[in-house]
Amino acid sequence: MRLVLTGGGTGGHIYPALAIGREAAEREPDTSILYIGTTKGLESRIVPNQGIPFESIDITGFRRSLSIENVKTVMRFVQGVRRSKQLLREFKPDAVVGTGGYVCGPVVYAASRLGIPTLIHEQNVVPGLTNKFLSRYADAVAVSFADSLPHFSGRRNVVHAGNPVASTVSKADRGRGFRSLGLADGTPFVLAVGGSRGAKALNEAILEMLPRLESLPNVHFVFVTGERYYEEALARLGELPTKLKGRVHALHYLNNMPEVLSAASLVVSRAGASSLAEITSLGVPSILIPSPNVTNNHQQPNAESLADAGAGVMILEKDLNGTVLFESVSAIMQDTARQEAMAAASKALGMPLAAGSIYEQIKGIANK
Ligand SMILES: CC(=O)N[C@H]1[C@@H](OP(=O)(O)OP(=O)(O)OC[C@H]2O[C@@H](n3ccc(=O)[nH]c3=O)[C@H](O)[C@@H]2O)O[C@H](CO)[C@@H](O)[C@@H]1O
Repeated sequence: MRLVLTGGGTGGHIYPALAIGREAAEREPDTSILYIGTTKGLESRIVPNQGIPFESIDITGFRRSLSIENVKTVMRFVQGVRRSKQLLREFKPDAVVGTGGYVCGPVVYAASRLGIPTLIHEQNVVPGLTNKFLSRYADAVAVSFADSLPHFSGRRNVVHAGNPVASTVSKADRGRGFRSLGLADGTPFVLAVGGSRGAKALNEAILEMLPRLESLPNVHFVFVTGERYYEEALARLGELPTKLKGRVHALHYLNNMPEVLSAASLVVSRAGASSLAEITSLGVPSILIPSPNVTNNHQQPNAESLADAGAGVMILEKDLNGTVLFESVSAIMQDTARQEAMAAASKALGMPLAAGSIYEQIKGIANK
């Protein structure tokens, strides 16, 4: 299969595209992939690093307020469509897959004008501006959450397929997760992580609650601070009573997230799409604090989706402090039945076969 992938800006759009590409290459070893992104997005570094051919177009996103920049954006969109058509005519793909971010706009639109089958993938409950626009032209739409379906009503071939990053973690080695933390197999621990860059408000609440771990004997706490908050967090952790220090493990970043996540009894996390796909793929109970600093507060509906299913508890950042967080953590960690019910609800939401389902959907439109 010849496949064009496009999507970018943040890892949240890029990794699903790469997971789809990997699935296609596994199923059909002669698969050829071309990734189209922007030179400014993270994709321009991540994609070539993985040895995948990369071409770029020049495009910016719309401002939400009226501005002269929007006129320039329209002009860039038109130019982007022209350049995309050129790249698509040269590469001759069987299908074009867009995973969101404004770079997808001209590429998927150009493909539909050229009659090339197109699929878009949406990671969040509430679709982004680009995917909403493109859904009118796409031959198929894959969504990560069932709650997204009403946003695409009337569109063609809309399937609740899950997020393909879920497929990349599903075979994680739990034992290695414990060993990498220096913990005995089966040690109960809470993993707290504020997204890939850390989250100040979350860290603050964690630092405030940690002294109270004293009333949760045997429970360990793995605290992923984010690079820029690590030193400060370490200094504050130095003030903890000695008997607690051995139960708190601070790290600036986890390179083996799937292994550690699969070993965790409970995760305290932001509600980014990749994190939630990984959490549910592995069936881990969660306490979710959606980031209020993202476009249209889109993490909140993501978190609500898990909370409504009983897989997680949502705490809004405005209500967050050490006491609220500790009460929520200890209520779950002291109640095995509740922990098991949450884990089962989380697992039930998980879609570890997402990449395969999306591949089948692509084959379906490509063969028509
Ligand atoms: C801050 C932001 O704008 N996030 C958005 C971005 O998230 P994106 O999906 O990139 O980010 P998430 O916050 O969900 O995921 C972070 C990723 O980093 C990994 N990780 C994190 C910490 C660590 O120590 N080690 C590690 O490997 C996680 O396992 C996960 O794969 O795009 C998504 C899809 O549009 C949105 O839902 C998110 O709101």
